[in-house]
Amino acid sequence: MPATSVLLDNGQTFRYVSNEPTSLDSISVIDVAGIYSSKLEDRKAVAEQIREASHNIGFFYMINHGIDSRCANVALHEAKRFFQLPEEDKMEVVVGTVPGEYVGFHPMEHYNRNRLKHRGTASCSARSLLVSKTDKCLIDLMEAFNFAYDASQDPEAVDSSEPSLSIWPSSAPEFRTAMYAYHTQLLQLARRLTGIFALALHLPEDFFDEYVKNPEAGMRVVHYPTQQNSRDDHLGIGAHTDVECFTFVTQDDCGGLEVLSKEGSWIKADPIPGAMVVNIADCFMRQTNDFFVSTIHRVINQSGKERYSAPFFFGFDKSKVLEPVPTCVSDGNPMKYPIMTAGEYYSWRTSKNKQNAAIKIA
Ligand SMILES: O=C(O)CCC(=O)C(=O)O
Ligand SMILES: [Fe+2]
Repeated sequence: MPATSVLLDNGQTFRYVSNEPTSLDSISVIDVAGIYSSKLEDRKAVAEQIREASHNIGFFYMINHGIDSRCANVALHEAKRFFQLPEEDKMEVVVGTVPGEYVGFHPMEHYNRNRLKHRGTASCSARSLLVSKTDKCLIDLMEAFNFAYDASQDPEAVDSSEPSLSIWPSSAPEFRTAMYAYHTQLLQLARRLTGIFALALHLPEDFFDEYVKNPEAGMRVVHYPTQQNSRDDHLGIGAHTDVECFTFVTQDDCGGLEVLSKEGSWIKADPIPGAMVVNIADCFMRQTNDFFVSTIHRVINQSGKERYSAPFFFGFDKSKVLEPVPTCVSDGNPMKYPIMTAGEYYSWRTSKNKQNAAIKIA
């Protein structure tokens, strides 16, 4: 197969030589129990492993992260129940209901991230509502529900009366409860890990503390039906990089998450029981002047089962300026990205994402 080249939302182009995933290169499994130690040297020992993984591939698995797996299971179970609701109940909170924001329900086959064109004669599964008969692009085979940080659910909130942007379906109140029960745990872990990332960058542990008091901490749950088309013709979620600093991915046991190595091969990030996947996202790549890599990833669900996942995206306060940290910039290594606030960067990426929508989003 000739090298394939795809343009991403962040402006990068990437190429891959084979579309078949491999398990030959593996993603590190890091035991992070030391992040809870009172000894700085234990925390630094974990930080050095995270430094290595974040620099080399931008993905790692965390074990002994301290999150209750029952909470993760309940969240995935409630996500499944949400996606089983009648379409009109989900459409009550369709994305665009809050203008300019990305929260709410993203219907099935709604985005074509990699602008794949259908190559063969296999039937196009996209809804006729979304594509014309002649324009046979196969749209990402997933539906999702996104929600935002809610200060009232954050035990460390600066101002817990600050309203949240999220919208919730009126017919499933337990969905919101389960989501925030899990989100609150992930938020606490993310703040702790932010200190470890600072150590990983050879900065003082509290270097980013001011950046995460009022964080950008959105979360989503995603449903991927199993796909019938080949992996060359269809994707669950097209190849992309995440926007904020880092992401925690909770996934069920189906598999299907794939990570693009620097050499251009797709590496499987299959589920490991009890482990959570962590990946670096674009803001951290910018702030570290490319020392941390924001790695391209995608999902193709050919498991024969319905796949559910719950990515949690953690980033800096919108008002903070994204500029390279002192240990990642020097005369010999000048800064590579224009300086802007985190909020400006998020808005730019949200608008790009909406341009990939198959139906118009406000
Ligand atoms: O479903 C997954 O495992 C990953 C989803 C993802 O990459 C995303 O929503 O940004
Ligand atoms: Fe992602």
